[in-house]
Amino acid sequence: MDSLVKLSNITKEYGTKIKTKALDKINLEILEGEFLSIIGQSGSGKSTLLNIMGTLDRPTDGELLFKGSKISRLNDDALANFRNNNLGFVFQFHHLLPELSVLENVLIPAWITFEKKPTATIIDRAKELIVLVGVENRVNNKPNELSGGQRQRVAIARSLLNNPSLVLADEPTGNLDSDASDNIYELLRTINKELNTTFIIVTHDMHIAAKADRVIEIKDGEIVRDVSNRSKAEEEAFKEFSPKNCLYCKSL
Ligand SMILES: Nc1ncnc2c1ncn2[C@@H]1O[C@H](COP(=O)(O)OP(=O)(O)OP(=O)(O)O)[C@@H](O)[C@H]1O
Repeated sequence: MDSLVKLSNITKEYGTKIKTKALDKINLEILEGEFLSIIGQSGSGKSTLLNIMGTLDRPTDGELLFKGSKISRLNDDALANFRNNNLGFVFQFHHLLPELSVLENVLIPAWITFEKKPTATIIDRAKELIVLVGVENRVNNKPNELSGGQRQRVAIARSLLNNPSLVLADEPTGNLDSDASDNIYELLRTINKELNTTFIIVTHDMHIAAKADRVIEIKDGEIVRDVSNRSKAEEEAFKEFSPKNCLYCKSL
């Protein structure tokens, strides 16, 4: 598999007088088609890492590469353009617009990208995605007429509209009960396999995290574990991610 995202010595400090080092020289390579989860206790740097990989925030130091091209020094307009063409985002609180229907919410990235009425082709794509995520019987409903799981499905469909190669998800199941969480996980997995979309998921849910191909654990802004679940041998190592052995879980 080819390299999709590469971080070289990424450091992030917040503040001017009182500085907080949220990330400390992170080196990480993510391959096309990977399904990766990031775990770590509160304040460890997970969201900061996700935001930097999603170009929503800039590193203080280090280099971010996407498909081999340096992107951390692009200006704001070029970065916005890059995001619209390559990335999708899913958040814990789906951020659907309450006055818009399911279909209109899924079409939001088209308005942002083209700044004009979506074409028939794009509307067809939105409808296909709505079928893919399983809310086709709610296409004209408003978000407040949907369950939490259905809203998250709509947010996932929206994240896929521009056919991103990478979707970054911050606690995508954080607001859902365990059945709905499992269903959302299965949906993300299906998209990963069928569309070869790469997923990076920040989660506190060990049950979800442990099902990923690869689990990264962050502590105090550093990667303290990077376990891949691809080979048999690695599967054994992966079993370490039980609540009993997980570094992060021990602190719970
Ligand atoms: N805008 C900010 N200004 C100053 N410090 C910040 C800012 N955002 C995050 N931090 C600090 O950076 C560190 C990492 O925060 P981050 O939000 O990345 O952690 P997290 O692992 O995602 O936490 P949680 O699981 O609670 O969401 C924390 O010490 C946090 O207080």
